[in-house]
Amino acid sequence: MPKAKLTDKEITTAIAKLPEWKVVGGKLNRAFKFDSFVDAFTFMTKVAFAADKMEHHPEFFNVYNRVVINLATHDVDGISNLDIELAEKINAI
Ligand SMILES: C[C@H](O)[C@H](O)[C@H]1CNC2=NC(N)=NC(=O)C2=N1
Repeated sequence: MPKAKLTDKEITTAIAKLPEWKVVGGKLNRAFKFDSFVDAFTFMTKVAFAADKMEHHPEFFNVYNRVVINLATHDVDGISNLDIELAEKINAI
């Protein structure tokens, strides 16, 4: 799928269906907390495989049982349809 930079209005519309996600520093952001480091890392591994299949890759920040994910598209210098698609896939994991 081609990458298209979303307008602020399009982001607002898309985010309405992804209430766990917000825009922080121009990126889609969500924080997760798990019971253990292994649970957190298992989740990150699942996200990594889903992302690689899309050829669209997240930013991960992990400390012990916490994971923060930021999604942006460097090719368009903003948030694209692929970030929305990946956020939906992450929500399903
Ligand atoms: C060539 C390759 O498909 C591109 O560089 C992809 C890889 N993964 C990517 N991931 C993200 N998050 N943004 C991109 O612009 C991007 N580009």
